[in-house]
Amino acid sequence: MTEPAVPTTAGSALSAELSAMPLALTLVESLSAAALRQRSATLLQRHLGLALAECLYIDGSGRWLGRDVGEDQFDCGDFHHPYAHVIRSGKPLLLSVADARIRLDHPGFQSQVASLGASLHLHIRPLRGGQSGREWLGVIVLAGTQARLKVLAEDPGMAAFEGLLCRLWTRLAREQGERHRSQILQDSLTKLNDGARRQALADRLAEDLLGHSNAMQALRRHIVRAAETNLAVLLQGETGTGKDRVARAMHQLSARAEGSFMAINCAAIPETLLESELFGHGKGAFSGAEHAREGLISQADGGTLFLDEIGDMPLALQAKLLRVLESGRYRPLGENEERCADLRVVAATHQPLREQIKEQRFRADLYYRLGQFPITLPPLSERRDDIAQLAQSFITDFCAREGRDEMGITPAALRLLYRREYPGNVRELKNVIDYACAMTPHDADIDTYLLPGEQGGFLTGSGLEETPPPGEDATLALPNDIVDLRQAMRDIESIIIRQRLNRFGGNRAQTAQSLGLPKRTLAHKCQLLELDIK
Ligand SMILES: Nc1ncnc2c1ncn2[C@@H]1O[C@H](COP(=O)(O)OP(=O)(O)OP(=O)(O)O)[C@@H](O)[C@H]1O
Repeated sequence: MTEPAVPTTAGSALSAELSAMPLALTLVESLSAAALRQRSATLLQRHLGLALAECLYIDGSGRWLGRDVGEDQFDCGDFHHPYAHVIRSGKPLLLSVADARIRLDHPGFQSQVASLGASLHLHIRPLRGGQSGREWLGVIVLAGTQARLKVLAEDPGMAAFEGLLCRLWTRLAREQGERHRSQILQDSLTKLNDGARRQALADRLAEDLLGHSNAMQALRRHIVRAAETNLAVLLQGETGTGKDRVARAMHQLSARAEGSFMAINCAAIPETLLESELFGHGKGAFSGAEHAREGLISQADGGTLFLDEIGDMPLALQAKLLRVLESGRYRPLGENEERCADLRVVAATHQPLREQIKEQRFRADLYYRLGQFPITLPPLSERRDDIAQLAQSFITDFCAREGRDEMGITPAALRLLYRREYPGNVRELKNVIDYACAMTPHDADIDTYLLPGEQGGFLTGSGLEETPPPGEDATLALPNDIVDLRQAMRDIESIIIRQRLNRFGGNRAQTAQSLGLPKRTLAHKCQLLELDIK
């Protein structure tokens, strides 16, 4: 069977159309809208012999036209360049370069046409796409002879090229937008997950590092962040604020949790021993070294080394520690070979290291190396809201440890705890509670008169001094800083009644009689003052 004959003219038109296919393919293969614009411009310039061809795009806000080459932006409302006119009218514009140079003085536009001959013309065409064909994409600017540009403006091939360009551009822009949006969503989900995961870890920490105060919540968040890294951590805070506890918690949270946590108190070990404790020693390294011994650095390999009271480390050892931190290398005493250790160092101090640096007792370089992630622990006086929770937890611990029935604490005693000064911070609170627990009779709650004082006697935090070993007469020293008279009177009344109750073994009838009160009045006062001694 023979193929039907194709008329020659139709044949040449078809082959002309087919010859455009590679151009179309080049555009179709563009992976981004920017690549498509640049390919289109290059094809037009090369195939049509134009002096300039460039696509400018309208940015997401619709306010600017941008260029893929260079940083220039053209404000769509600024009529000192021709693009604003095209966008405003939605129609193509033909103008001479000479004219444009004189009338349109936008610096970006001027530099764009600077290299063009004055006899050439510019043809600027709006580019729109989308389903309605009305969505603004940008403009295309062509430069060439006036005659060439006029022919092009009427050329169906050019119209087809422009149509393809706009369709592909619309599609790529959509895909890009979707990719961008899904990336943003992905990023924010990741952030959310990170945030939620970190919060969950911080909440878990709250079981060990008690405290609802803002300061403690912030501290726990810092610990979680620090635990994610391998940075050296410097814990600074007054004695008893929980530095040791924080260091252990950080190790547990970190990727090194499976490794060992080795701790040393640099102030508690004689200088001469500290080095061999840390670095270890070979056999016969010094007199008495009958066996080789691993140091803490080696034992902490893969884990965490906690250097407590780092401010007390001798200067000579500070230099050696710095070397370990910087190179991971160290040499045990009396050995020739260097060893490597992969450890994270957490150091702690209650001393003002900056002062020590000024006095040349601490190396500045070590200070900065140790403090890659500095954390300051708040004193208890700055987070009094945590006192009740801490006290309750210490009572529970005491009862569990000593096999006692759970006991409570009276609101009055809590108030005193709340007002007390705590130079020894949480450790001091714990000691106060342990003492009070030990002194509290079975089936009773911790009460004010059972709280130990600070000066060897019995001093309550309100400043009301109560010096009665239970059963003896009270002497009250009134503080100078009473700010709430009614509360102070209640406290005094509470102390007197409590002591008297105590003296009479809790017998309310005798207590009432000794105080010249009817029994019923005393019972009422006990209720008001929340005195629960039977
Ligand atoms: N947030 C807390 N929650 C529960 N217990 C705490 C908390 N902070 C501290 N403690 C307890 O207080 C006591 C002192 O804490 P720790 O030894 O960690 O303090 P420190 O700052 O290292 O003290 P020092 O500087 O004297 O070495 C410990 O019994 C510890 O368990």
